[in-house]
Amino acid sequence: MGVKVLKFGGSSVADGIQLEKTRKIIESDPDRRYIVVSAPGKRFEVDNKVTDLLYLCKTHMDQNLPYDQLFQVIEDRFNAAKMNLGIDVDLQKHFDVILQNMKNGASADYIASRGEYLSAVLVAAYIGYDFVDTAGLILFDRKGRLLAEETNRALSAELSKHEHAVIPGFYGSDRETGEIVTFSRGGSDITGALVSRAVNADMYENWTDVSGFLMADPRIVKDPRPIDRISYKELRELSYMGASVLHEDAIYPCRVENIPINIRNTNQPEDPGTIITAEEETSEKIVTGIAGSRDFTVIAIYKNMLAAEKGFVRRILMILEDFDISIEHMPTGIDTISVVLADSAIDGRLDEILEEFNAQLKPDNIEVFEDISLIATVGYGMNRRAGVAARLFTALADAKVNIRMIDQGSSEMNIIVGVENGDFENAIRAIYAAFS
Ligand SMILES: Nc1ncnc2c1ncn2[C@@H]1O[C@H](COP(=O)(O)OP(=O)(O)O)[C@@H](O)[C@H]1O
Ligand SMILES: N[C@@H](CC(=O)OP(=O)(O)O)C(=O)O
Repeated sequence: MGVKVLKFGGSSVADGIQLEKTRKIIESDPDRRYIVVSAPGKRFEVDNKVTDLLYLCKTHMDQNLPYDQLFQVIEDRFNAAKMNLGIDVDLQKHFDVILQNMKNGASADYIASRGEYLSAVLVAAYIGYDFVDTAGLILFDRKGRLLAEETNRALSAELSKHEHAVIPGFYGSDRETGEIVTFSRGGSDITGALVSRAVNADMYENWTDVSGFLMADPRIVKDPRPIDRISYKELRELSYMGASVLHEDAIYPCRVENIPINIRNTNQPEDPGTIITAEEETSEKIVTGIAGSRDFTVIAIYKNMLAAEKGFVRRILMILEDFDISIEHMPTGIDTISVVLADSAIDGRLDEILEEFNAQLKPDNIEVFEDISLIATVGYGMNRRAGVAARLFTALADAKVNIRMIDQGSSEMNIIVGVENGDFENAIRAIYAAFS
């Protein structure tokens, strides 16, 4: 018998109807033995994700506002699914513990994690698999960094005792204090990958609401072409740049064990979806996918004879390290260095950063471009062809998009352009049209 790990995203466990589809998928293949679930997501466009409601409870708690009614909405969602499916499980005792912990000032991570916890309790009872909590198995250090090897050992030892299990996504615990720690948003994908590695799965199936990875975000490009096969490396670039289907940190645990990832659609289980493996695509295709994110700032630092000045880059990095900021990109010219920073990392401290740059780097000039979006055009085929960059820039020029920054990764399978936030969608459509 083989082993498959399945992760069902929020859209796949959003309500009773979705849970029924989930159960059918699991039961249709005996290899589908380890199931990772997210918290219930949106049932319709203007609905709330349970995780967002839980974070809102925490905000209310911190501001001494009532949160009982908000938590009641969450209870109602779980109870409705339980009733609709006739599941025999006592959820009330779990709600009571969570509410009590909230009254005692529980952390944001603990509260946010309860969506996945309750979801896994419910699904385990529904399909008759064991419930295996990840607290004490997925381990983090004091700085909230995943302890990958310890986690692998702990998960592997525990799961070997269970032939079938439902496992909550998104969280684990601090190795020393035992407190709950969550991954960043979308992190249930990482749990699925860690479980896949721990049980040495033959396949990691990631079930969502699209039939695989598409060449571009379907909310921006109408009916983008699906990607049948993609390499871990290409996918990581796309995920990191904003293609939200799979969390970028979900790739490493599968890559080390060479476990293929299959992105599938819970609403259309017959579709084959996208297969992600180590193999580099050798087809004629030039571009595999396009992805991007909004809200970056580019700081361009000009200094005559900069290339000859030793330690300049190191000083830039040290200043940013003091602000605890990591750089997204760093395009360089002879007398210019630009740093591209996420606005979320700058966190309102732009003036302070510029002050430090001026004081410590003594530049001739500094220019700042705010409200920038980054768009990555990714594909192995790009380094085998001449004229790819020209085609991309012509497409953007024809669409009247002003390019504020260009960076080509050293792997040459990725060209990143910075455009104004207002041009973001237009630019993605133009690039898609040029390469699809
Ligand atoms: N390149 C892409 N291909 C497919 N979907 C994409 C892409 N970029 C963004 N998306 C969005 O990602 C969504 C799936 O991810 P997510 O919302 O995290 O699902 P889940 O709740 O199943 O984890 C899709 O509904 C789609 O809107
Ligand atoms: N529920 C968490 C974790 C997660 O991975 O969710 P989803 O699979 O619905 O993206 C979040 O909303 O971030």
